[in-house]
Amino acid sequence: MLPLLDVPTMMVMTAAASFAMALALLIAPHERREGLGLWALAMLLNGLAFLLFALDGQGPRWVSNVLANTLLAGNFALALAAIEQFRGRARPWWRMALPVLAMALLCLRHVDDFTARVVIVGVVVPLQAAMMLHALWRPGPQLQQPTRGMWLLSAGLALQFIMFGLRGWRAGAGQFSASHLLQSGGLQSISLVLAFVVVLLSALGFILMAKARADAALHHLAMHDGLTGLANRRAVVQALERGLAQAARSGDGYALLLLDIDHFKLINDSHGHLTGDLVLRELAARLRGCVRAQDMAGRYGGEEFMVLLPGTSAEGARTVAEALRRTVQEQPFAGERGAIAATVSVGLGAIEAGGGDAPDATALIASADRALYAAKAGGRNRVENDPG
Ligand SMILES: Nc1nc2c(ncn2[C@@H]2O[C@H](COP(=O)(O)OP(=O)(O)OP(=O)(O)O)[C@@H](O)[C@H]2O)c(=O)[nH]1
Repeated sequence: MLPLLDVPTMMVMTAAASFAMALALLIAPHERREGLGLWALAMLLNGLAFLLFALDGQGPRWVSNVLANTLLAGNFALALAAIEQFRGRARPWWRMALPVLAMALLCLRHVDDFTARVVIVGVVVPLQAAMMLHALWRPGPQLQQPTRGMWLLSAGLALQFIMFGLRGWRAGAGQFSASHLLQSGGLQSISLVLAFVVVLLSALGFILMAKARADAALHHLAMHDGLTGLANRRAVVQALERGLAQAARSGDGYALLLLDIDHFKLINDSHGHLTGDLVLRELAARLRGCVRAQDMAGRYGGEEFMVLLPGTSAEGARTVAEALRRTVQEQPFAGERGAIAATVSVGLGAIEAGGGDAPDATALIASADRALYAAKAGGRNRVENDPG
């Protein structure tokens, strides 16, 4: 037999772990805190529930027999609400409240029958664990790529399902070893060790989920331009480096466009900076719409954009560049005080398929930049190659 602590001590330890986790959830410094507050509240209820369980026999019966079990169910209802909030969904309160109400009424009805209460808890709590697992993994817009946090939380919920379910099943079959709440030994002691583990696994899993989301949001911020939503200079140059390394391995061609709005300063000066921003945003949307899925458009600088065209020859890139140039020339931008005519100049840099060692990113950008300079010098609103 494992040298387990007595049941009241383990209950107090589970309560202490719940309070510690509530604190950890409250102070976890994440950018995106959806669900963390609700989960902290859930841990608080769980801690209170286990403290009341540990006080069994020392106060009125309804405190440890009814109130504590209701707090336990309330904890899982709040945890479900936290998962729904994390997933960005509305919380169907009645579905969360129903198990809590059922727990309160059924425990009240069986206030003197320990075995009946173990069966009730063994039905309601696994049901709540299943609802949480469903809410966590159900397909939907905010379903993350599975993260370690999601697996950890799922492990905690699965353990909760099995442990409470097993207790209820054994009690229903008349095979539960304990005859009152604080009796140590057998399944009663083992389930308290597992309850302690469930608290830690679930709360840490949820904290890790929130951290993964905050990390992803920060990564997105670090790699995207705030005004246009396109990849920023760092991201587009990194993608270019990866693309050139891939082209060197496969022997495919690779092309790069540098696209600059002509006389953009004039647009800013005559229509205002905010309208200039509108033009940049609209041009970004057009670039996104014009390129293939494997291509990438990014904002390289103020009014300068970069388009990466993997597997594309100089001739193919010129066709894309001409199409982009034409859409700008032919469709004026919508300003607040009427249409704004604009044009773009495009510099083209390319490596041909099977061209041996590919130039590095800096060299290809320099080549496209010389081409852009030539386009500007040649009168703007045109596409040019590197004059060499
Ligand atoms: N509205 C707005 N303007 C910007 C932004 N970033 C840079 N600019 C402006 O872009 C203009 C760039 O001006 P220039 O470098 O002289 O280039 P240009 O007027 O387009 O002239 P050419 O490129 O030679 O045709 C400047 O007025 C910048 O203030 C931005 O985020 N928003």
